[in-house]
Amino acid sequence: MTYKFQFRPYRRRFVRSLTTNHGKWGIREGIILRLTDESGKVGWGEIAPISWFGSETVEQGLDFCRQLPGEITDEIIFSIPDELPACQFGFESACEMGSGEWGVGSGGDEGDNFITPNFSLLTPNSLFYSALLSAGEAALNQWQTLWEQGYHTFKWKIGVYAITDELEIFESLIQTLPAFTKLRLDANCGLSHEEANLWLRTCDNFKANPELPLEIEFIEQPLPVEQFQEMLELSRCYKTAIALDESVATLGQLAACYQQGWRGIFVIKPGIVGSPSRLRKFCHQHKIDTVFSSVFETAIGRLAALQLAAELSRNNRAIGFGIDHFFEQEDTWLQSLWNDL
Ligand SMILES: O=C(O)CCC(=O)C1=CC=C[C@@H](O)[C@@H]1C(=O)O
Ligand SMILES: [Mg+2]
Repeated sequence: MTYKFQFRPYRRRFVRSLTTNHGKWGIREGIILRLTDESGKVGWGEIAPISWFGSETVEQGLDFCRQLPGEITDEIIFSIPDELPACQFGFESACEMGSGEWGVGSGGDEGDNFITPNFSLLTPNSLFYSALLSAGEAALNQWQTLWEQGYHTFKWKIGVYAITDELEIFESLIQTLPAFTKLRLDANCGLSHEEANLWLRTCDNFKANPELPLEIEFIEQPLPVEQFQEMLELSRCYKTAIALDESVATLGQLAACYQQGWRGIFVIKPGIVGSPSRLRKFCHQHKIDTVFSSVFETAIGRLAALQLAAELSRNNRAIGFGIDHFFEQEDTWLQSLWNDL
């Protein structure tokens, strides 16, 4: 198949910047792709890298797009190198969307200048969402509104402030969160081995207390990527689950951690993991325990990611896409990128 290829870079400021152990993130940059096939069907895709997680940079994605001809083929798309996982995701999902494989999204004709993602088809009962709580004590004032919006799973960033302060806030959080809430703790590689043991011991002690019917679902990426063996060892010492995120950011890393014995939770960020078709193959073959997670992409990338989450989520784990409060309404903004068409 041959496609007419067009792309537009974008920059979007978060409504509220995100602070993690990696630092402060205030602006999401990425690239929107538009593929028009020979029958005029339009497919949209998005390249939304997170280079500090191990994907390519936005600049590398732009360089790749710029060196492509105005007409590209399936062969070009399915031979995008593994060093460009966000490009693999963006181009492949644009093909899938344009071919109408998902039964949602654009798949429209040439005149269909813009996709109006129909998320409802993807999220009736099959998926539910986790909401992200800011690092530090701000979380204590955020969860209530989100709970009232229907979120019952929350992810709180740790490894940002002093552990003594975060443990104190944690105690307040678990005392106030409603029963049967699920709480995830995401350290973004930011704990020392000693701190990881302290957090896991604290969570295990909490789990042993039947008075508090709240579930600590997992601690995400407690240690740096280089300390895989230590995390594998920790996963065998505590009841509280550990989820790998930065360690399994790309398909190559995912396969390597599995091959080295990881059978815990895998956080999958479709936007940066790489080829959707190869991800499907891996997940179907190995039946891994997955949590799907956003890369703070636009509605275009999110639709493609939710499609994969709907297909590949296991164990009823909420997906980390509850971030609408991060961005203003985006339909008109996204459309404005293509006003020159
Ligand atoms: O997974 C979620 O619940 C929301 C997305 C999220 O937490 C992240 C998205 C992108 C980069 C990171 O800062 C962060 C993460 O570490 O998972
Ligand atoms: Mg994470």
